[in-house]
Amino acid sequence: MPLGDRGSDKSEARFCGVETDFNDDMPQVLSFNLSTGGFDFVVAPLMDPSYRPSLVQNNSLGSGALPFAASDLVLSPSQWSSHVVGKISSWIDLDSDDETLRIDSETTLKQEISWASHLSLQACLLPAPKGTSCSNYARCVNQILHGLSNMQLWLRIPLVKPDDDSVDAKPATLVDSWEIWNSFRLLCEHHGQLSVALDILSTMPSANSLGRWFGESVRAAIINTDSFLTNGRGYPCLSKRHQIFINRCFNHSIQIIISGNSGHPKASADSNDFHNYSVADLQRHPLRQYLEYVGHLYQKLDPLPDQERFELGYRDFLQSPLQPLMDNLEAQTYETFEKDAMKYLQYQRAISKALLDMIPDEEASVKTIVLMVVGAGRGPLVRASLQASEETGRKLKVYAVEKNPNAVVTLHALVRLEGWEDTVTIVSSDMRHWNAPEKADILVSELLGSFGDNELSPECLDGAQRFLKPDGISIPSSYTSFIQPVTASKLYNDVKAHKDVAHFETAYVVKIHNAARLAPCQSVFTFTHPKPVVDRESNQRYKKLHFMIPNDTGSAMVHGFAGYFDATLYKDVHLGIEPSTATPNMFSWFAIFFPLRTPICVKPGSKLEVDFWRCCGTTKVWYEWCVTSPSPSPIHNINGRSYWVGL
Ligand SMILES: C[S@@+](CC[C@H](N)C(=O)[O-])C[C@H]1O[C@@H](n2cnc3c(N)ncnc32)[C@H](O)[C@@H]1O
Repeated sequence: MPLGDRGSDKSEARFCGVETDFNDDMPQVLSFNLSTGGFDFVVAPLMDPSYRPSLVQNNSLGSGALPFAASDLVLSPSQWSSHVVGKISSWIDLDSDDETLRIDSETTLKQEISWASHLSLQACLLPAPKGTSCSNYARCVNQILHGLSNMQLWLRIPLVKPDDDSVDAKPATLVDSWEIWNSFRLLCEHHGQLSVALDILSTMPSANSLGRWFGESVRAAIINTDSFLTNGRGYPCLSKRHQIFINRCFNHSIQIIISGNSGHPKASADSNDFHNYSVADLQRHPLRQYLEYVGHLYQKLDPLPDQERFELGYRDFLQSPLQPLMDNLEAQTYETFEKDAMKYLQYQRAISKALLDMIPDEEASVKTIVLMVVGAGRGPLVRASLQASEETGRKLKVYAVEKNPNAVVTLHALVRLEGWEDTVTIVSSDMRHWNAPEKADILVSELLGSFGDNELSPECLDGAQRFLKPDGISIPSSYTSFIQPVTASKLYNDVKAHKDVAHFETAYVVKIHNAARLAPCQSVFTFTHPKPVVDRESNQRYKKLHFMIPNDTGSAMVHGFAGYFDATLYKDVHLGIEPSTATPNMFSWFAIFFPLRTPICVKPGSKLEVDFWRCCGTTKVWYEWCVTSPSPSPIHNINGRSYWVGL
C-alpha cells in the first residue's frame, strides 16, 4: 500500500484504510471509500462468504467460475494493486475437527490467494487463527508463501495479553496473542512475506508488553469502531493509551485500518450499506469521522528533527562496518564526519580541559605542549586542537599523523589555506611504524567504531603509545562497548535473505528503528589509554553477560544484539551512542547489529546468557559470540571465518 513516511509532507501521508464487507460492486466500493470516505485503500473480501467448495460440488452447481466479488476487469490493474487489500474469508478454519470444514477452508484459501495474485494485490489479510493450535493453517500458508511472488500475507492477530494479576480473565483470553503469532511464524520459518495485522480492541495490554510488537513485522493496526470512545461533542476519539499506541504505529510506518460500523452520534449509518444512501448521505462517509480523527492524531505529532528526517533512508538498512585501518576512506566519508559539529565540540572541550590541567596560567606563555593527532584524516581534530589552544591561551606544537595518502594531500592544502605553517607538521605514516622526532604530551585520536574498539583503536594506539611521554594524556582516555538483546525481525530477515551462514556471522552498522529493546544495555569490553601495565599483554577480551528479561513484557524473540559505545575523552567529557547516555545531536555513528543464526525465544522473568569474545590474530581481529541460556546457539564467527577487521 502506498504509505507516506513521517519525513514526507504530512498532507500527503497515506496510511489509512477501511475494512468492508462483501460487495460485488467493486468500482462503487472503491469510489465510495476512496473519494467520499477519503481512505487510501480498502480491505475487501474477494469471495462471497456463503461459498463452500463442498456445497458447490455436492449440488453440482459448479459452472467452472468461482463466486468472486468482481471480475478483474472492473478495476484497472493499478487500482487493484494500489488500493485493494484482499480479505480472505473469515469463516475458514484450517485446524477444525470437522474435516469438511477443514478441507473447504484449504481449498478456499488457495483459491482466494490465487485470485489475489492474479489481480497483483500487494497484500492479503488472513483471518486470525481460531485457536492456539494452528499447525495445519500454518502448513497451508507456508505452502502458499513458497509459491508467492511479491504479495505480503498479513496474519490478523488480536492484540491481547492477559495481565498476570488479572483475576477475572476468561480462559479464552488467557492467551498472549504474541504466542500465537510466534508459533505461526516459527512454523513458517520466519518467512519474510508473512507479517502481522494487529486487531486493536477496546482494552489495551500493558505498555511494556506492547513494545515487543515494534520489533516484529507489523504492517497494519486494525481499529474497530467499538474501540473508540465518544467525546463531549459526540465525535469518536480514542483513549490516551490507544493514542500513544497509534502514534507509535505512525512512527513505525504501520498502516491504520478502520473496521466496523459507525456507532457514534456524529458518524451515523452503516458503512457497507451505501446503496441506500441519499445523495446527501453519500457526501459523508459514515466512517469519515474516524479517519479524520486518526488524521488529526497524525497531524498532532511533532515534526521529525532535521537530522532524523535526513536519516530516514538509513533506517534498518544494513551496512558493512568501515575498515579505516585496512582501507583508505573516501572524500565523501570524511565529509560526512566533518559535518558532525557536536563530535568536534566535545573533543575541543576535552582538549581545553587537558591543556588547562597540564599548564598553570603562570607558565602558559613559556611552555609549549606537544600534541599529536594520530589518524588526522582531513584535519578536523587538528582544527579542534588549535581552537582549544586559542580558547585556553596554551601554546601548542601539533603533529598530524595520517596513513591515508589521499587525506594527507588535503592536510597539506589546509596548512597553507588555514595558515598552520608555524604550528602544524604533517606526517604521512602509519602511527604504528612512525619514528617520532620527539615525545608527545597529548595524543588525540578518533579511531572508534560503533562498537568502540571495532575499528582497531586499541591496536593503533598501542603502536602510538611509544611516543607518548610517561605522564602524557590520551584523548580518548578509555572507551567501552555495550550490547542489549533486541527483537528486530526486519534486520533478521534482511540478513537471512543472503541465504548463507557468513552473513549471520557478520556485524552490521545500522540505524536500528523497527526494533524492541528487550533489556537494558550492559557493558562488554573496555580499553584504557595509555595502556595500564596490567593490560600490556593483549587486546583479547572475553565477557559473559546475563540479561534479565522483565516480568511484565511477555515472551519475546531475540533476533540479535544491538551494540554501542561510550568513550571518555578526558575526565567528565564523554562521547557516545549508548542510548541512556548518548551525546545529543551527534550523527557520526549508528549502532552495530550482531545477528543470531536462529532467533531465541525468551520468557518473561527469565535470564538470557550471552558470551562475547574479542579475538586477536597476527593479521586480523574478530568477534565471536553465542547464547548459552535459555538454549545454546552455535558459536558465531569461529576463527573469524566470516567477519574480521584487518590489521
Ligand atoms: C575515523 S577516521 C577519523 C578522521 C578524523 N580524525 C576525523 O575526525 O574526521 C580515522 C582516521 O585514522 C586514520 N588511521 C587509521 N589507522 C591509522 C594508523 N594506524 N595510522 C595512521 N592513521 C590511521 C584513517 O586513515 C582515518 O583517516
